[in-house]
Amino acid sequence: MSSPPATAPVRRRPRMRWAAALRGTQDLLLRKGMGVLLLLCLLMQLACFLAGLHAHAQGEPVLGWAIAGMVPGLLAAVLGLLMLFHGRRQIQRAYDQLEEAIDALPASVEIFDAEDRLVAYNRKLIEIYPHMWGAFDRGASFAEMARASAFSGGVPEARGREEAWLAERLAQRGQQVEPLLQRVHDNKWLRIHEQRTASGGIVGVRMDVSDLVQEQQRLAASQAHLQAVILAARNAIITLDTDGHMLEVNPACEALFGYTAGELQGAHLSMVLDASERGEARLQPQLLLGRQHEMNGRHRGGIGLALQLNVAEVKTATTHLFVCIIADFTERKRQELRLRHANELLARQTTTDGLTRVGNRRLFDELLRQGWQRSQQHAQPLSLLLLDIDHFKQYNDCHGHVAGDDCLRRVASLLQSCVNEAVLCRYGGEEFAVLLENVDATEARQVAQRCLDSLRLAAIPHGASPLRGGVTLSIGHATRVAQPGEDGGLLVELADAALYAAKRNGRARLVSDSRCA
Ligand SMILES: Nc1nc2c(ncn2[C@@H]2O[C@H](COP(=O)(O)OP(=O)(O)OP(=O)(O)O)[C@@H](O)[C@H]2O)c(=O)[nH]1
Repeated sequence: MSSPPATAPVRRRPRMRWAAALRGTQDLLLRKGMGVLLLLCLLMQLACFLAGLHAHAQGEPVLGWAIAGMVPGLLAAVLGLLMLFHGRRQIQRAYDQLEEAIDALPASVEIFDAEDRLVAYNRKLIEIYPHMWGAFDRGASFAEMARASAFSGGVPEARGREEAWLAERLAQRGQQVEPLLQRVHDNKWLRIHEQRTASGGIVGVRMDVSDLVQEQQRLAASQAHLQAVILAARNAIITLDTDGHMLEVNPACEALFGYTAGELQGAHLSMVLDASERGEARLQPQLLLGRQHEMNGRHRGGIGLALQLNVAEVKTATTHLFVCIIADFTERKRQELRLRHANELLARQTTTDGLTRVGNRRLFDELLRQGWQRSQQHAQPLSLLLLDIDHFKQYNDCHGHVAGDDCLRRVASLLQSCVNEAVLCRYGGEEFAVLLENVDATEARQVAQRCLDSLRLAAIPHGASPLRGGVTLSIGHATRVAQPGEDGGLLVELADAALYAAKRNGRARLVSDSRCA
């Protein structure tokens, strides 16, 4: 028999009805023992009676038979009592074992009769409701016990509305399809199963599910926290199934792509992201795992988006999905592009001649440095043409400075078309220069000749030139493979000397450095 808690007064609990079956066995044994005993008594008394009759007929005394017949009867009675005693002990042992087992259950068990009065309960019920110890009397009504529990503060949800709570509780009593979840003292939670029996009573089982409920509460709090983060996130967050169909999207995602959540849910990720640049017909989330991807996307209105994509996999025993976080860096990319263009413009401006739009002296110096270096590294020829307009002072004097500027622009344009991919630079005043990398002397002379011819064909009028046929050029040419210990200035000196020779020899001509083959 289980003992009550140390703090509670010692009371004997009502006998349990579940021993009724054992009691039936006890009755059976009792009836059998008594029956056997009675039969023996009857047989012995019949034998004594017959023997007594026979003795009486023979004129013998009958008292001895009467006494003799009582002895086996007494023995049978003693045997019957022993059987009864033994049977009762066995039944008591079985009853105690059953009660111990029910007391050892982790759940409380309580049985009410058809009038909803307490018939039996186990120790766990007292542990769950220690403040109700005195109320668990056999025959106590459920309604009274529930009332006592509510008004003694044992049911937090009933506080301040005890009568209403009691009415609801009694209305539900024995009707619930689902188990009832009830909070009791010390923030404990019970799951209460109540089942009607065939005889109209109620069997109740109360399980302490505090751990489970607290875990659920923690989980719910964590989910609420996560949900708040997702809702407030500035990045688009999408959950995807394994094929890439969108399951859930956050408000940032709706704003980014211009679709409502309802329109996006069920659609494939490829609806908003461009799979073609990855060479895929449809984006597969599995293939996006592992690193950040930069991809183009589309707003509903057709505006292109520059996006950064990170995908994570969620795989549990029951779930397999992907979470996709998308950052929009369209504006940043636009700014980067604007900045790059501005830098390129600035770079062009610092290396472009303001008047003629060809390269300036700074660019020429840099190209010479690089070209000379490459010539030395690869032992390749580097050719330089210095092109100077003849009698340009007279041109200015004759046509004016503004016309002189126009003339410089026109000559620059003609020369640029003659040097193909090479960069034409304004070396200074009315002098231009062009570097021809990996171009030998013969080819360089051909380029120079094209320049002379082009200018001659253009026939730009020069009202004050002593030479006939309009504006002309003098070209000095030098070609050299850079040698260790030399610098690019040497090439300029050689070309300049050749130019000087061209001027001296009558202008409107090409003179090559004498060391050119
Ligand atoms: N209009 C204009 N004239 C320029 C510019 N830069 C230099 N000049 C002129 O170019 C002329 C160069 O004169 P010179 O160095 O004597 O050479 P040249 O008259 O061409 O004679 P040769 O070179 O010996 O044939 C000068 O009169 C400069 O003022 C410019 O940007 N615009």
